Amino acid sequence: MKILVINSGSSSLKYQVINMENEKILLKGLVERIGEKKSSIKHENGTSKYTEELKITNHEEALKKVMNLLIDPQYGCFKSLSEIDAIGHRVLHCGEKYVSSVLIDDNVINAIEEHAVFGPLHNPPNLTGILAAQKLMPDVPQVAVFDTSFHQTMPPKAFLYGLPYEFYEKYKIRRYGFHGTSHKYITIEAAKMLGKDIKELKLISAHLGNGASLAAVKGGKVVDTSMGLTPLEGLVMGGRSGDVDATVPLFLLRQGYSIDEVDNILNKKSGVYGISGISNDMRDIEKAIKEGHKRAQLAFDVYTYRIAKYIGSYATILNGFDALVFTAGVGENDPEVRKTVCDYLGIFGVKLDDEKNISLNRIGGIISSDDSKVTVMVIKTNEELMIARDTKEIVENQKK
Ligand SMILES: Nc1ncnc2c1ncn2[C@@H]1O[C@H](COP(=O)(O)OP(=O)(O)O)[C@@H](O)[C@H]1O
Ligand SMILES: CC(=O)OP(=O)(O)O
Ligand SMILES: [Mg+2]
Repeated sequence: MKILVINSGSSSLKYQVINMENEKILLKGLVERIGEKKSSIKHENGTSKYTEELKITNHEEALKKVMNLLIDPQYGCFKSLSEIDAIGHRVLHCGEKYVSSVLIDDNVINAIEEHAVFGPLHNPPNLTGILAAQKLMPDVPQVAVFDTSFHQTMPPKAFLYGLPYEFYEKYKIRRYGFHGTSHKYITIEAAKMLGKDIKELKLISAHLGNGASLAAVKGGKVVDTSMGLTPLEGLVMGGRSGDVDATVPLFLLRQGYSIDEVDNILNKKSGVYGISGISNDMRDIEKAIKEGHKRAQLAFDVYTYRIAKYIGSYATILNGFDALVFTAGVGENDPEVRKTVCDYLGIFGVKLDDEKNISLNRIGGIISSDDSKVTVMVIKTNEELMIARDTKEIVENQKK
């Protein structure tokens, strides 16, 4: 079975084709800056690489371009699009309406639309990707894989807010958690790397990308995670504030900012970008720190301190932990962030091997010293593979 995985972000479209017989990637690519003046495509199929800068107005146009590449004699992996057996889409969430992966039909589409208010940066582009794929490949089964599913095991004491209970009953306002496919992949791979049964393992998974979240996982089940009703809660992120006193947006509204302005401030103009005033990208922040930029240093300090604070609280609710795993853009590529976070965690017996922290950067592996009580690891995440596995299962069950 050959599966096309689509991850539509607000301005990007990531895709992979995976051969599920051996879980090998046949091709992958990324369309960036969709809707801006100059978009770009980066594509590779194992033998040839293709890059192009051009203007791509919307996700449908992007997907059309991708479809052409999929059947290109040099860059593709198919003779015809009819060789695609199924499409798996990353979908942020549908609240409590869909809690596990599902074959996409009109009900699912309506639910994704309905829940856009709780996933303003993600649900609309997810939907655009689905509609574009349906239009271009109407006969191929399409599956939605939700960022929330892996967090469904959280108990009510972890997922309820301290708000009047009726808001949970009426609006399903609760904590959902995101990056679930990544945290799940990390859990499976960490157990493999440690040679341990997942059921025996207590771990903290740190997905530090542009969006960032932590998950506390006990025996393969999430007991808590840092994102909430939307991916705004928790850690300080590239452009998102993470936890703030709920009075802050109220205050800004009373100051005369519009609802959309406040939304934009919290979701895009805050976090590392907001504090530093220069960039949401950790590479730029660390470069600026070396040049003596004080607010870049401040952004780095707030970012890493918040991660350590959350890990401390998760260590408590897990009653100790065996492993800490760093993943995603920052987690996989940034020794400085890992070191600074781990330096806070001495109380739990975390001891980093500074040499391995650097030599295994990007590659992945165990980066703690042999006498560390907690095994610290870097693992490259693979959300696409998790999406493809679920898609395969749903489509196969459908045929039975
Ligand atoms: N070499 C690097 N060093 C430090 N940070 C990096 C590096 N490469 C990427 N990043 C960080 O990773 C982020 C992107 O992470 P990624 O997981 O791809 O996020 P997303 O899926 O949200 O686009 C960038 O914004 C940047 O902060
Ligand atoms: C849920 C979320 O924040 O996703 P991303 O990091 O891809 O923006
Ligand atoms: Mg991501």
